[in-house]
Amino acid sequence: MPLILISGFPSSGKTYRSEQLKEYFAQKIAASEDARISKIKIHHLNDQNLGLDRDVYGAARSEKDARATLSSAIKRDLTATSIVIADSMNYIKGFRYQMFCEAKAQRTPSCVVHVGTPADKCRELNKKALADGTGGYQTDLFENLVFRYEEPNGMTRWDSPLFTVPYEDETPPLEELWETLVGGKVKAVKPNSATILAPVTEQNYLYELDKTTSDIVSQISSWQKDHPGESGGEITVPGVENVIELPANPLGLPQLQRLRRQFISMNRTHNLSKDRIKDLFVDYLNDTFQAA
Ligand SMILES: Nc1ncnc2c1ncn2[C@@H]1O[C@H](COP(=O)(O)OP(=O)(O)OP(=O)(O)O)[C@@H](O)[C@H]1O
Repeated sequence: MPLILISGFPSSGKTYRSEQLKEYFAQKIAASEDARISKIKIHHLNDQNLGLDRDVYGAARSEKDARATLSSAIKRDLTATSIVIADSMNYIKGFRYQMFCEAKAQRTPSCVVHVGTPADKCRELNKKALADGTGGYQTDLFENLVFRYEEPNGMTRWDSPLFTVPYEDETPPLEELWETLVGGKVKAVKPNSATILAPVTEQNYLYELDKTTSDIVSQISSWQKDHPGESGGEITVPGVENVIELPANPLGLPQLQRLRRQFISMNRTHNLSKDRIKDLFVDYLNDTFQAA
């Protein structure tokens, strides 16, 4: 059952919106006579109920651990009979991508609800929460988090469908969300070879993942060498339907290697077939270039 990734600035109202979603979904579940729906459980995950302090965002190391805690909780709770509301800033697009892959591997729909409260309003809510002791981040940390925030982009697969909720709106589009995720308006992600285990050993798989992505990176590098000063361009990878659409500025090798490492770490547990690795890596590169 679906994964709802909440995303928004600090103190933007993510918990406020999550509670509205939870309440509406709980009513729908209680009122349903469909056995498939009435057994759904809702899991609301946020820093508070995962035992994470706001200070974790003050250092890269503790923030990484906090993300790992959230990610394990999502993996644990995302089952065929549950709805998971991941009420956290979820501001790193790489993390949203990983959770999208997780939902896909579980053959369940996912979406992003962007709590679109503007930074100024969040600043005001944050100050108020600090003053009345109900929450809030220290000013430096708050500003830093706003600065680092990577806004969801509904054009990328991992941020879609994207529902943006303006501060003034009474509620998120509750019925639309329900219909989209549970009511069958959009079917669960079709299983494809990304979710079907290929008959290779793990060692082979990691080798293939490394080799296949490395070959593609080399292909991009040599294309750029052969086309100096050219802006954009398309590269066809043998056996892959989609072409690589290069961005306007040439890509440096360190940047390409970084993307390759990210892709490997996101997909090392999937066990995809060789052809599927090529397809997915090309899609991943295109999505990243487009979202940049
Ligand atoms: N759209 C809104 N209308 C009215 N009040 C709101 C709205 N959005 C947020 N608030 C209020 O602002 C305060 C902060 O909201 P909330 O705690 O939900 O933010 P948050 O994004 O979950 O914060 P954190 O980043 O600490 O997790 C709360 O008192 C909440 O009731």
